[in-house]
Amino acid sequence: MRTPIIAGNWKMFKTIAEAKQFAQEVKAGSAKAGVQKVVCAPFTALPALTEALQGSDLAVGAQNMHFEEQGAFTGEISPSMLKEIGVQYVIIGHSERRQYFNETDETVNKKVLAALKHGLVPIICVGESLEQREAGETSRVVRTQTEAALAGLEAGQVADVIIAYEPIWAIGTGKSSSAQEANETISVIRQVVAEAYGQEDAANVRIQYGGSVKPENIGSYMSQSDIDGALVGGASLDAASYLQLVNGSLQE
Ligand SMILES: O=C[C@H](O)COP(=O)(O)O
Repeated sequence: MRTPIIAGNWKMFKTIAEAKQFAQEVKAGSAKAGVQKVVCAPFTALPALTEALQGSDLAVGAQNMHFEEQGAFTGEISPSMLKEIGVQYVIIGHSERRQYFNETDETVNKKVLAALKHGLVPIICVGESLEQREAGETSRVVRTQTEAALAGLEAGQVADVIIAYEPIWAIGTGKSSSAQEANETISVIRQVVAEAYGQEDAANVRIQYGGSVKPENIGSYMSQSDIDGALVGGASLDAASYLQLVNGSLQE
């Protein structure tokens, strides 16, 4: 039985004050147990957010990190710097980082290995562009990205990562993939894990869908056999909406 996981990705939104306000509202609201809850905030808001959420079951994630421990890498943040302030998750290889910041399959893999080494849970993003989808390349693209991201992991370690399937054309566009199509592609990703690491890891690894997920459509994704949660951008910015996503992710 895989525990559902709802992760918010705030992207470049929210000041420290706004992040604290969100934390207060979520803590005052009612969220069902049985769902793992994460919000991935900008670096500047992380210390205040981890402090504000202490004692709650909402974990904090970063949206990126460097794979090296330290060094002359101006503007970067290391895994141990994130650990030091209580961060537990880190998004790796989001399509916006692949598209605008030269993230490659190789750096994604280095970051995944570094995150695991430091006890951070990587949320690894994979997904095809509209062009690739229209050319019938979705399965090939997610297969390549998944194999590359997980290269060098030991059997058993794969169960510690989260994979997020995010078709690029569905991100922030209001055009979500149908739940059934998302499930089919996520089954391909699970199959890739099975081929590389065996059935047990494949059965345990949690795979989210991301791309225009809202409180209104979360239920349709969660009713699918292989979808274990969602990585949510826009709809995670509002505390009430985030709580609806969490509560809507549990199947009755
Ligand atoms: O990481 C989250 C995704 O990019 C989805 O963003 P969205 O929910 O705003 O479409």
